[in-house]
Amino acid sequence: MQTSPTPVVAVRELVKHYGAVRAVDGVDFTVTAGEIYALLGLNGAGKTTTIRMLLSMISPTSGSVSLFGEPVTPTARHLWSKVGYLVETPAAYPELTVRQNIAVMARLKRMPAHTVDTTVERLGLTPYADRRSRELSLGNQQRLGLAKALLGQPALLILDEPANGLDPAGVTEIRQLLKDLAAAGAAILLSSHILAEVAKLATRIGIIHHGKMITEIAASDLALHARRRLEIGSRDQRAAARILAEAGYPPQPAGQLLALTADDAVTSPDRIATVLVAAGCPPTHLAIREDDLETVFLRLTRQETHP
Ligand SMILES: Nc1ncnc2c1ncn2[C@@H]1O[C@H](COP(=O)(O)OP(=O)(O)OP(=O)(O)O)[C@@H](O)[C@H]1O
Repeated sequence: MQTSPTPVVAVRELVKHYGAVRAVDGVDFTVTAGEIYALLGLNGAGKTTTIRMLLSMISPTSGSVSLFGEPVTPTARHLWSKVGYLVETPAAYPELTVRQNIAVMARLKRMPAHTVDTTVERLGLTPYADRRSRELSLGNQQRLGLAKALLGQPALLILDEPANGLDPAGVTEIRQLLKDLAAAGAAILLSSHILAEVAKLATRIGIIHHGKMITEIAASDLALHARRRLEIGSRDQRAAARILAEAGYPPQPAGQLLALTADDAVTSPDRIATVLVAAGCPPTHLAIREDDLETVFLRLTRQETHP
């Protein structure tokens, strides 16, 4: 029998309360090597608090976190040599240049000096290498933060909102970089509130809402959660609605249009067109639409709020 590998991250019934605020309220998930796991949630959902507990920056009210099969405790310092992280606004020495900042981190991580230049280049920071970090744009500060997190090829990367401040080209570049690292075997845990970005990057998504994990989805299954509908327009919408209802397809209003969500309407729009034509009310618009990812996310979180 094959045994499954020990998860790189294992979070069990994690809770953090601040007085009456249930910032994290019983969260479970695991991340294995080679995975890009995204904690996806609206502002205030509990993502940063979860990440801070993972990194032992704050202690949980209850529950546990293990990294590489070992419990995270304030004294388990040896764990951090295998972890690169970036949480909230990246901190840098403001008077040091980009290269000097990376060199300081390289020395702390006992990395050979040549890794500094490779890292500067890898993160697209070569044109800014000799600028003081306080002069950097938000996007380049983020690149510097990522550069420091990536130094030493950590087996686990924990990144809170890694796309913060990056322009679209930067987002694409960093996405590829993270995918390459995961393909090389790193485990990556990140947080984001941008569903479209997460859909392009993550292999698995944990949706967190009001401190709870609502659902976990393989990124490849996101599309399965999108609902399809047939949109219908005609010169007389009221007549069209009546004809469709009489034919057993009661429509819903969709702005200026009517919408049908029944499976056979979506798979056979020609049947609906025939019904309308036969009743003397031919369609002027007939199109199949799919929920966008934001709609899917909002539906999943709303279900949790109003079951
Ligand atoms: N130190 C604290 N004291 C009191 N409440 C806190 C503290 N830190 C976080 N919270 C609250 O806990 C909840 C979760 O916050 P958290 O920062 O984890 O959310 P988030 O999902 O990371 O949101 P964002 O995307 O805005 O960063 C929020 O209601 C927040 O106000």
